Amino acid sequence: QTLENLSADSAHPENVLTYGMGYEQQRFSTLKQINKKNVKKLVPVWALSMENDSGEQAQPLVMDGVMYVSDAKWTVAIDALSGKQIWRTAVDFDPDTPRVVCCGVSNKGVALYNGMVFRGTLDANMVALDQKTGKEIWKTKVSDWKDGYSITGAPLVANGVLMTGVSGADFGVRGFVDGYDPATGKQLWRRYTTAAPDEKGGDTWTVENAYKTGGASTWLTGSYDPVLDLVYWGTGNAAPWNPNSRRGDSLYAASVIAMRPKTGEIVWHYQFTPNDMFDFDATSEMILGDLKIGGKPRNVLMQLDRNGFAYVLDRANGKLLAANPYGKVNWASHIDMETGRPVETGIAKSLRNGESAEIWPSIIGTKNWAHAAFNPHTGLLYANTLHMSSSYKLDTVAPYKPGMRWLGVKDVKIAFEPDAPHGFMAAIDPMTGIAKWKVPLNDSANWSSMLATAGSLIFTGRHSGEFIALDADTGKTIWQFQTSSGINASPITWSMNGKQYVTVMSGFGGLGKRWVGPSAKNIPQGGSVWTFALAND
Ligand SMILES: O=C(O)c1cc(C(=O)O)c2c(n1)C(=O)C(=O)c1cc(C(=O)O)[nH]c1-2
Ligand SMILES: [Ca+2]
Repeated sequence: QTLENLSADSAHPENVLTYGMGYEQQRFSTLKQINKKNVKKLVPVWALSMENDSGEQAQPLVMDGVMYVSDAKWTVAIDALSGKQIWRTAVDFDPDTPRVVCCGVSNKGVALYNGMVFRGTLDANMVALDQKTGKEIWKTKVSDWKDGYSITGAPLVANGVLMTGVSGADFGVRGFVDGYDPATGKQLWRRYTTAAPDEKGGDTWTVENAYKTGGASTWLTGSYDPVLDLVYWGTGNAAPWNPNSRRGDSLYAASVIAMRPKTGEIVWHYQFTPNDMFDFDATSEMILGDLKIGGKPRNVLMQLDRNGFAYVLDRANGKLLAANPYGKVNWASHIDMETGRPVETGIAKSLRNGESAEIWPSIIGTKNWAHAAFNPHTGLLYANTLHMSSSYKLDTVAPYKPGMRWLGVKDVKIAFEPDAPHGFMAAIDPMTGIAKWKVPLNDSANWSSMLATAGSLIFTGRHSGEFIALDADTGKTIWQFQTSSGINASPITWSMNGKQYVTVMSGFGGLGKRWVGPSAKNIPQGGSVWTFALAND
């Protein structure tokens, strides 16, 4: 398919060609054959095994009757109607690689363009496969996994350039976004996400050479505005977590950068957490939408940042339009709307002073990577949020060793408030952070992405394996189906021959697995793909 097809993805709900179900990453579909009234008749039409025990986090893509899915081990093409496997190509990655992945052996999906399937590998290579046969067309080394780099995110094709980010901020890598020629795999450019002394922002690293191991990984996929020709890519935590060995704002860690896909040039940036010492990766989805603000339509970028604030920015220039907490926050009292900077509380200061402090939200964030959805008709963001805190203390920073975890903090503890929910499913107003509805999750939080549809439905998954549909107006669960393992992935909806389908991957994995509690022992491993449709009368 072409660049035009990719740009028009959200206007053609029958296929799902991009990560996020459109370059805007709204995870919204105009399909409404499955709706609030008939969702009770949703039944599985097929399931396919992934032959993988390490967890499923991917968002499937669907093009003209063929579905493409991935995990750390495999790339698979499936006949979307019958569920029969068309081809399966093993990912050849060094078995020692899991040593340098912080949070699970995982992969979030593929990109499609011009007859090819593109994906990153755990050992930091980019691969192009033939869409028809699954045969490898090219393979390019992105970086050296032995230095702590890995790839778990899905690539992005924007304006003819194949872009990828990398993981590794907890291992002291120097983050970057790369641009490749999709036809050959030749590198076109590299944009480092920590600024060198001679670059703009270089003066925000006041310790010599700290930018070389400064983190700011780029482990989730950016969104793209083809009209402005800007890609919005979020960056991870600064490294090490302990800020004493780097000081300064540490640009462009914990930020969004707006870049030209042809060159990697940074046109504007906004830093959510200056001088991050909280592991507040800002990699999560940058959702593009139009909001009416003060009676005027504005083209905005919305993000539910890990640091607990919901942000709205003007996506042409990065101007801050709103920033409000969407969960419990104690490290900053508010965001100064003039400077765009958080105003830190005494609690953050005591942590900076070397004392142990209990920080809300936790190092996992008010929301981890599990993506939010945005319904342009309701103007609301739908998200699985977390309600947990963390405590730790700054420690002496050990000398940096490539490929080793490098944090410079000690006594890291994660806690839940007694008798309080572990998380919520919430419909959040992006301009205020206030939830229109909020469903407490008392047993364990959800770690899956949301999918919103014009049928007034929200789909998501639970770690205990249920795939569920909520009434988008109230948050009430109105349908559920127990899949074969825990769900930690991104659901999609698509249609063929006039019939709507919903697909999700099931397979217990990811970081969230650690907080499921005693019931985790009764959640079996094992990946599979599940597809649902309305039962025929
Ligand atoms: O800094 C990084 O490069 C990086 C990478 C990843 C990753 O690649 O999965 C995660 C994180 N950080 C992280 O902080 C985090 O909480 C996290 C959760 C998960 C997951 O798959 O559940 N990945 C990651
Ligand atoms: Ca991180």
